[in-house]
Amino acid sequence: MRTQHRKPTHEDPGCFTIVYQDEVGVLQVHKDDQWIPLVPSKDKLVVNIGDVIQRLRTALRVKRIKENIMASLDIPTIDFSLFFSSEENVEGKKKVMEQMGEACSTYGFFQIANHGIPLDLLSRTMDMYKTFFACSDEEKLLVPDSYFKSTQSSAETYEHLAYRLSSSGFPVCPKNPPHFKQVLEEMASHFTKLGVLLEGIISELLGLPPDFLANYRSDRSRNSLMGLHYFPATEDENTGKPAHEDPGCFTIVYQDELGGLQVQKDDQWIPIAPCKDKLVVNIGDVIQVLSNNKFKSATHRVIRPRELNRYSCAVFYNVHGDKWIEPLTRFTKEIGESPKYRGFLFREYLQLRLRNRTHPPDRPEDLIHITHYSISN
Ligand SMILES: O=C(O)CCC(=O)C(=O)O
Ligand SMILES: [Fe+2]
Repeated sequence: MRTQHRKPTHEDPGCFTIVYQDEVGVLQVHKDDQWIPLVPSKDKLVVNIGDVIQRLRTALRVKRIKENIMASLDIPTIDFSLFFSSEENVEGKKKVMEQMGEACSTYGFFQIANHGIPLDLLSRTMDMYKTFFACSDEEKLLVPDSYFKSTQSSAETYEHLAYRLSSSGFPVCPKNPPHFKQVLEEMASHFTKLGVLLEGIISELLGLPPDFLANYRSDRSRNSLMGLHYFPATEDENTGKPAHEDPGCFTIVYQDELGGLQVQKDDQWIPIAPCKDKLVVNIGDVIQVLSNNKFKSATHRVIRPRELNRYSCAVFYNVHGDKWIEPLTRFTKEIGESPKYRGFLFREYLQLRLRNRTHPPDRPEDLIHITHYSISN
């Protein structure tokens, strides 16, 4: 029988193309001298980069764009608009929550669209951090408790400014830009509300009362807001933040248009596409332990772009250092699972992580097991 070529080998001339193929699925892509068939799937679109984009910039930029497009397809994006609408729509919300549960257990990461934080506030915040980080070191060191700059010998090559989102306000703020405190207050108010919404959903997804995490994390003074500035990568070093997991409950990140945040899944690094109107959420170690591994505290890292400064801002939803962390009885006693961790004090866990920064374990994801081991033995 003669082979039928519906379309011979070609590249698309334009910027990029989106294809939806039927169940026969004859589309193939050429890679490393091999033809890879693209398996047809009713609920997926195929995206390919065209010649225009290919020629547009250096190979590095194209690689970044490609990675970002791949990422948009990989990390789930969850539309939160129903949670901010006056409409009841219980069924709709249930579906959104299911998507979030799936994302928390498979990736430990997801993006939120229509998150309710004004985009203008996010952009003012990024501008505010850029202005601050452009100040002289003397000026930056006037807020010593909040400002940190990585040293040359460290693997981390960034500076950050962190504030606790406590109700006591922000007594020591940089003078430049002058509206710093006002922006912090607005951010604190919006992100505290979004955190309450997320902790309610996470509680329900774990089969707990909706106010479980609200009570568990009743001391919200440990939540913190951080602005980060990553210095441009050098010829041979592009690590911004090495592979790590976040210790707290969950984190929300807003990254600038350069991207760079990557999450590890099945031994692969998946870049998280930057998007002006989306926030990235990731689960932290506390939720992984409480849920007895139902939800995953995924390993992630930041890669710095060459010749460009990269900025991001992150809100960490933490617990008080005195909190005892162990798998909840809901999983161990009620469902009868064997506990995956013995209990530990959150404060001790943080200290152990700090100590391990200079001598990290071979696999960063083992840290939580090492911690568990050293605290209970
Ligand atoms: O800068 C980012 O995009 C993420 C930072 C991060 O993972 C962290 O500070 O824990
Ligand atoms: Fe992180």
